[in-house]
Amino acid sequence: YGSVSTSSPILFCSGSVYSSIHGFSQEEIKEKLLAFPGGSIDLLKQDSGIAVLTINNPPRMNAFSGAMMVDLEEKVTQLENWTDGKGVIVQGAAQTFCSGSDLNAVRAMSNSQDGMKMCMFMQNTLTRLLRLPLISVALVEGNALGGGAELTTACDFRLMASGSVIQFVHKHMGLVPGWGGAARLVTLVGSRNALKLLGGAVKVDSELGVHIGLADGVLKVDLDAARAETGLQQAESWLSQYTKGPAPVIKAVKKVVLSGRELSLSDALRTEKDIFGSVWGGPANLQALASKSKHK
Ligand SMILES: CCC(=O)SCCNC(=O)CCNC(=O)[C@H](O)C(C)(C)COP(=O)(O)OP(=O)(O)OC[C@H]1O[C@@H](n2cnc3c(N)ncnc32)[C@H](O)[C@@H]1OP(=O)(O)O
Repeated sequence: YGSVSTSSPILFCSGSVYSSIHGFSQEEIKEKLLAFPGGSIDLLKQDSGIAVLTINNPPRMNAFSGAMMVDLEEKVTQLENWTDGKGVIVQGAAQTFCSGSDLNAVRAMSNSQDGMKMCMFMQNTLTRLLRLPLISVALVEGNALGGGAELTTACDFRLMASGSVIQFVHKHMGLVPGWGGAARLVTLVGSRNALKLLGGAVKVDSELGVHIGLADGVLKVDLDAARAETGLQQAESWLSQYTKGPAPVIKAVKKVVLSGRELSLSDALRTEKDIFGSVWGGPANLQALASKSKHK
């Protein structure tokens, strides 16, 4: 019960896209990124099985310094190894989400070799984030711009506060997404909507986000401040609808959906069979059978 021997090691063993076989050295780019300090990525693993990952660099509207990129990779590794985990909420500190790459680091790394390596590093990390065996939610308050917008697409779901904006501002910067955000956006909203959002650098508010299927919900505003739940509390209660139950079963749910999303049908079917085998006859299954449960 738990360890899954699947026929698709790419999803569950090494979720990365680039490795030494692509001439990519993770350690080499890490060293370069660490030359750009500032901010942090904070991880709080809770007894509920829901972790909170906070992008924390408020003086720069939570822009990603190089050190934060390295920190994110380390926190994703910790989440990959979290046996009791079921879900993760990604939020920004101080009521705003993330304003993308730290433009000071971008200016200093403007040769295209380093830019490409940074992009490969972030693609690896964000792909691993999306492939975690945890149900993930981006809690968007304030602005999610550029790489911040890309980060929201590396979660299974997005919840938006009213007044918040997701904007792929890349075109205004003479860029396109490079952290995997374009590929994921197409999967989420379809190629026509993706073309509109990228080509027009459209400001997606919560209403438009829900309309095109980018956002999965809008946080409530309670005018009675004493009773009002914070965005994080609302996101935790929204996510808990899907994380009730034992961790191995929730992880298995995420894995079957992930394989269906990413693999060919025949590979996905084989993987689903392996994952099924990992929960069949497990404690939750035996307990449910013994209790003759009715699903009324
Ligand atoms: C992967 C590709 C990318 O991600 S490229 C980066 C894309 N992002 C951007 O271009 C964001 C640029 N920033 C903005 O548009 C505005 O700062 C936003 C986020 C809308 C906030 O506006 P506003 O509320 O008026 O605050 P502000 O501009 O005074 O900013 C406060 C301090 O934060 C800084 N800041 C903001 N974003 C970044 C960033 N991406 N990199 C580095 N610093 C950033 C501002 O420069 C400002 O700093 P300071 O107070 O002037 O020292």
